[in-house]
Amino acid sequence: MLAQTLRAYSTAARRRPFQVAIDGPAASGKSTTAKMVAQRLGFDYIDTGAFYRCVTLAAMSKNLDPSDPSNVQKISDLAFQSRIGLKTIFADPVLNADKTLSTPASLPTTRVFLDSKDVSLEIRTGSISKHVSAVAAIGPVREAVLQKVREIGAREDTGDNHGSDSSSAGLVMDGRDIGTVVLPKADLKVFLVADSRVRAMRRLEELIRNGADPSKENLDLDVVQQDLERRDELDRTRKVSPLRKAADAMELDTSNLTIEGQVDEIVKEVEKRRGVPTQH
Ligand SMILES: Nc1ncnc2c1ncn2[C@@H]1O[C@H](COP(=O)(O)OP(=O)(O)O)[C@@H](O)[C@H]1O
Ligand SMILES: Nc1ccn([C@@H]2O[C@H](COP(=O)(O)OP(=O)(O)O)[C@@H](O)[C@H]2O)c(=O)n1
Repeated sequence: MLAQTLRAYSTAARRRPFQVAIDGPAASGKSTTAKMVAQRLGFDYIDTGAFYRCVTLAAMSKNLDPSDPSNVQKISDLAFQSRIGLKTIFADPVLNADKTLSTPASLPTTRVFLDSKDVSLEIRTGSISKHVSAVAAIGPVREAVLQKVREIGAREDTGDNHGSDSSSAGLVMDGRDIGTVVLPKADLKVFLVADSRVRAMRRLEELIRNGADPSKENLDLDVVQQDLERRDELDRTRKVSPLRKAADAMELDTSNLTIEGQVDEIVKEVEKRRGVPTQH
């Protein structure tokens, strides 16, 4: 009996942080949802798409066209050499009048660094979006990103980015192959989808919010929708780690949901699986 109890305690002590894997097509709401879920639960957050976007920026800065097979080796080398860092700034909990704490509604922001330079906005521009799927289809580039993401993930296991020294209770990671390749044993896998016109409208609004000028750039709803659909097709049909829903993933269509609504669904599911109700 005592041995059994001790074994149960030591298993609990060794339990790794709760892992949430979020995958889905472009602009389905992955990163917004993932960040908010992480903020609500006090988990860490890793945006894997940012890594592929950084490698694409590094390649474009050296005029390496990813569709030219003679550049594959150079782009792969760049992927291994580039130092990529993420910093997510979570808002502090709100202190209510009755002295209870609730989670702020504001969206956390993620800064992305490529070789120490803040490239957070640069990696979201149209020219990077246009080439990123070709870069992400290169096998060694995926190996390099996987290595970096796993290193960061292992670090997050021993110290969170919510401003305390204690280790974080969990990790939310989003991308295309998180549930299938990166975290195949994730405790919760979510596959987000949304109508492609809705996704295009949301992405266009986001680009304008970030300073894009549709009257100067070739940017309208049809152009954005075509870009998302073209990228999804490339991501779904590539040989290495294609975009697909893991067999054990829960699918969530965000077309008619609010951001709060989709976050609530996932937080509820995490609480159910952890058996630990969290504060709201
Ligand atoms: N349910 C929703 N309602 C309205 N806008 C949303 C919703 N979910 C996400 N968005 C917005 O859609 C855009 C794309 O979302 P994002 O999280 O960047 O998607 P992804 O990471 O899948 O590319 C963002 O501007 C985000 O704020
Ligand atoms: N885990 C991942 C994440 C992104 N990617 C690639 O990186 C691209 C950009 O990802 P992203 O998440 O930043 O893109 P959006 O959905 O935000 O537009 C995707 O279109 C994929 O080609 C991938 O292949 N695997």
